[in-house]
Amino acid sequence: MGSAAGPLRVLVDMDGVLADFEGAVLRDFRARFPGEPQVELPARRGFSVREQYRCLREDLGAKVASIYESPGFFLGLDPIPGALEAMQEMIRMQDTEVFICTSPLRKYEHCIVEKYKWVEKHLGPEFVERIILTRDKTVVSADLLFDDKDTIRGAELNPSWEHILFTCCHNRHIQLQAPRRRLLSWADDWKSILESKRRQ
Ligand SMILES: O=c1ccn([C@@H]2O[C@H](COP(=O)(O)O)[C@@H](O)[C@H]2O)c(=O)[nH]1
Ligand SMILES: [Mg+2]
Repeated sequence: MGSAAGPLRVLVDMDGVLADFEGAVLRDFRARFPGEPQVELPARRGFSVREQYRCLREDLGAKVASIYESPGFFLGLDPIPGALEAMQEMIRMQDTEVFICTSPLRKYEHCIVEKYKWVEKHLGPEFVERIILTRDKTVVSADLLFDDKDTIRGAELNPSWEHILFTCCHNRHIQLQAPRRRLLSWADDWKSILESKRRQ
């Protein structure tokens, strides 16, 4: 892709990349179930927090899910450090189109409207126009996808985007096979990833 083929299109995931889902799950779980065992962030493994709590003890899976299914959870997420500044910079870059690409919960009642409100509150109305809500990111066409989920599968077996794994507590132990790439945080050099993609 690159300028000859039009603007560089970048998808940025929300939970774990722009909004601190994992930090809020642990904080709210501790507050609501103070006597229960918890998974500290350095001990998180695997994308599904529900599955890891379920392995700890069967009933804890539903308990942790009740945290992120509660009203106010998604709107109350803290921004990931540097994310808002990076997005504001990215949207102003020449020859660049940025979209927020996020998956709603199956229990979507609060999640969907709160994701929209979060974007409006923290990034402003121009980004609300740029929200793509989908449970299948493989069918969205773009050059890059920054996402904390280590494996992204869907109907399209060969997505157009290159997945840049955004480091999060649940994926930092994963050794990526070349040519897969990571962004360690928003303090890492995301601009050179965009530039490298423009040159391809
Ligand atoms: O254990 C979990 C962890 C996250 N979720 C939900 O999945 C999506 C993640 O969206 P991304 O766009 O891939 O960041 C989000 O709705 C989380 O709340 C989950 O269901 N179970
Ligand atoms: Mg995510």
